[in-house]
Amino acid sequence: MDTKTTFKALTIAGSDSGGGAGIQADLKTFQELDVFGMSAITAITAQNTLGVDGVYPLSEEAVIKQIDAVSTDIGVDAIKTGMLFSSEIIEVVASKIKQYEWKNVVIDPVMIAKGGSRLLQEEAVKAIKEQLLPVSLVITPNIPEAEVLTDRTIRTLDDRKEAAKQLYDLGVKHVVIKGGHADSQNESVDLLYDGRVFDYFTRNRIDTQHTHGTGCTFAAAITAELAKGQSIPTAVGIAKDFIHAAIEDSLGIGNGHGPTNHWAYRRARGR
Ligand SMILES: Nc1ncnc2c1ncn2[C@@H]1O[C@H](COP(=O)(O)OP(=O)(O)OP(=O)(O)O)[C@@H](O)[C@H]1O
Ligand SMILES: Cc1ncc(COP(=O)(O)O)c(N)n1
Repeated sequence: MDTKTTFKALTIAGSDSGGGAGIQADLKTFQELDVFGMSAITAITAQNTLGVDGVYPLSEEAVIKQIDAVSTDIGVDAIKTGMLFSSEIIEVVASKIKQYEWKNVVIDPVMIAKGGSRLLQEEAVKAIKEQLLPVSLVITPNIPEAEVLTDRTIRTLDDRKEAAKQLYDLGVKHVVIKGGHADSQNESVDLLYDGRVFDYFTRNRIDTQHTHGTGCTFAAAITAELAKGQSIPTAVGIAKDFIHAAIEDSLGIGNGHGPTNHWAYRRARGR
């Protein structure tokens, strides 16, 4: 019998036909980090670098069947959620996390695509806060998502720290508020809060419009590293290096906000 250890991660998210975000970004990132990737698709989007042209949610039954299929046979070391679209799908995901007693759960609370299309119904924000956060290990909002989840304006780093505390109080064990949308011209700083201390992950800001899928890719890299058994600060540090390389060496694909380069991190390591 083969005794080699294979680490496995499941993404529960939407499909991005353009390949830069969603399920596609997650699976590419898992693969690049040597983790076997699996998916449960919540919605199909018709999307490219110019925007979203259609959103087609799947039924709750379809989501349940996909999650059960992979969990009962293959097994899961870590899961990530992305576009969940509706309160009904969020309820399904929260109940499956409890049923399978998953601990390595990373929530990327995807709400709105760059062009403004809604990827989460407005009324579903409540379900993320009440159902998903209490059963999650890490949440990775960008600044606008953190503002919606905490109902506060975030301008300064102190505002971000207060928002992180507020999210922690909802039951999630670690909060990462990303800095891609912050005002800083020179740096992009991500903040990690574990209920006790704040940690900062800082890299220079890259001047580019090719940032489609950065949030998905970053959260997927954290998930892959957790699947391998890394600590949260180590996983976030590797994810920061992964996304920085992917933005810095982007591919220039499409006529709008292009995708990042998922193989840049591996290539930079000579692999
Ligand atoms: N221009 C940039 N230069 C360097 N790092 C960046 C840049 N933009 C985003 N990042 C990094 O990418 C990751 C994702 O952050 P961001 O805040 O952009 O997430 P997001 O808003 O969910 O993604 P998206 O903008 O694709 O929706 C973070 O680690 C952030 O610091
Ligand atoms: C299916 C899907 N999921 C997520 C995003 C957000 O992407 P980003 O990582 O750029 O916030 C997207 N545009 N499409």
